[in-house]
Amino acid sequence: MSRYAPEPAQQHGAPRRTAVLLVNLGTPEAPTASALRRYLKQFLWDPRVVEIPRPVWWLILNGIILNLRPAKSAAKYAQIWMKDGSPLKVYTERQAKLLKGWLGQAGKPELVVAWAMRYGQPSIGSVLDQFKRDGVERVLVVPLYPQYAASTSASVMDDVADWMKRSRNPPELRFIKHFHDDPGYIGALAASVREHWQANGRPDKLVMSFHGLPRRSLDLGDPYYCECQKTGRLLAEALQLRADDYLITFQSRFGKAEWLQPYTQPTLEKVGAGGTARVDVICPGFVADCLETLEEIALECKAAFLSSGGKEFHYIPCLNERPDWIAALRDLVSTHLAGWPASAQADTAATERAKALGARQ
Ligand SMILES: C=CC1=C(C)c2cc3[nH]c(cc4nc(cc5[nH]c(cc1n2)c(C)c5CCC(=O)O)C(CCC(=O)O)=C4C)c(C)c3C=C
Ligand SMILES: [Fe+2]
Ligand SMILES: [Fe+2]
Repeated sequence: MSRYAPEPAQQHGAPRRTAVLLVNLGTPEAPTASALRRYLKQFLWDPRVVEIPRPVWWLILNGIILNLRPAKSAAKYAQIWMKDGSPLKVYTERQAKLLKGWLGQAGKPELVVAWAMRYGQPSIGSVLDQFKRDGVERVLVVPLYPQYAASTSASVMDDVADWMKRSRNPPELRFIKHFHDDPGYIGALAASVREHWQANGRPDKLVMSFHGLPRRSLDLGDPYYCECQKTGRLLAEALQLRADDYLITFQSRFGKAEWLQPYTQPTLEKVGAGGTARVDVICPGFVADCLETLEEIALECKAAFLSSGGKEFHYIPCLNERPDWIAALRDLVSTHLAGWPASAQADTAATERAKALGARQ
């Protein structure tokens, strides 16, 4: 059998559709050890995520990590699980729905907005298959990671490329590689901080915590660290902060190797012990709240800061469904869609194929 799937027939005169595909990391289907095991197995076997030689990593992953971590992680997910599921999935789905509305899709049947997860469901491949059935000819892929990293953004590119390789008649394709310095994104972050301060007063320090990566990624030329620094600087400028008003830190260290520094939790413990009474923590690298923000920062890091001597800890939520963020996303998407000319391919293919098939019957 051919590795290339047959093309679904397209109707002559059907709209030539463009699709926007929002992609986030993925999350378990349930806060249970078995769901976590499935999720972690797929996630941690991705060579973009863990760059250890495969045979060695297979033994560590299957012999140790997948036996110990699922139950521990499931207990953490259980603390933050929402009525409609995992926060990452709930917010990503809502963002896609809101973006659809903000792009004025109601009057434009040719524009499709959908979402997918790199790991778990709905998979990128299943959504691209659906696009095919719906007559989509152009796809703009938007990994929801403001800062590019090979382990996240390029992994989305890999998955889309794998699907393209199997396609007989692939769509045109664009990616938004990063938006770490986009004025709309920075403006929405700054507005969220200002609103928090208007309601709660100001902290002694604002801590901007980004997801970590192995330090080796920086040495090998991954721009992630530098993009985090730039986001942090632009946010500080937008808030008119002085250098000692804020800190940029990295969270979620995994394994024994050195990761990007300074680490979030030890930094919070140090400033708490050093007499800083109040910190506010924001996680600008996550556009949707998830385990890493709601559990690791808002619960674990809070407890660590308070027990080291700190007095007050505020977590500032991710952009989630904020209208200024959805507007920023709409502008970003519109800019990347602009100047993408419609092709005549669908009509030609539909007409000629119908004629050819008709002639054979
Ligand atoms: C093994 C290494 C990991 C790398 C490298 C990594 C990079 C990375 N991750 C995110 C965003 C998220 N990570 C999330 C969860 C999560 N991350 C890792 C490991 C690595 N991440 C694990 C094992 C987990 C699962 C939870 C756990 O068991 O601790 C999430 C949250 C998912 C959710 O369901 O809520 C996000 C989002 C980025 C941006 C990044 C590199 C820059
Ligand atoms: Fe992660
Ligand atoms: Fe974590």
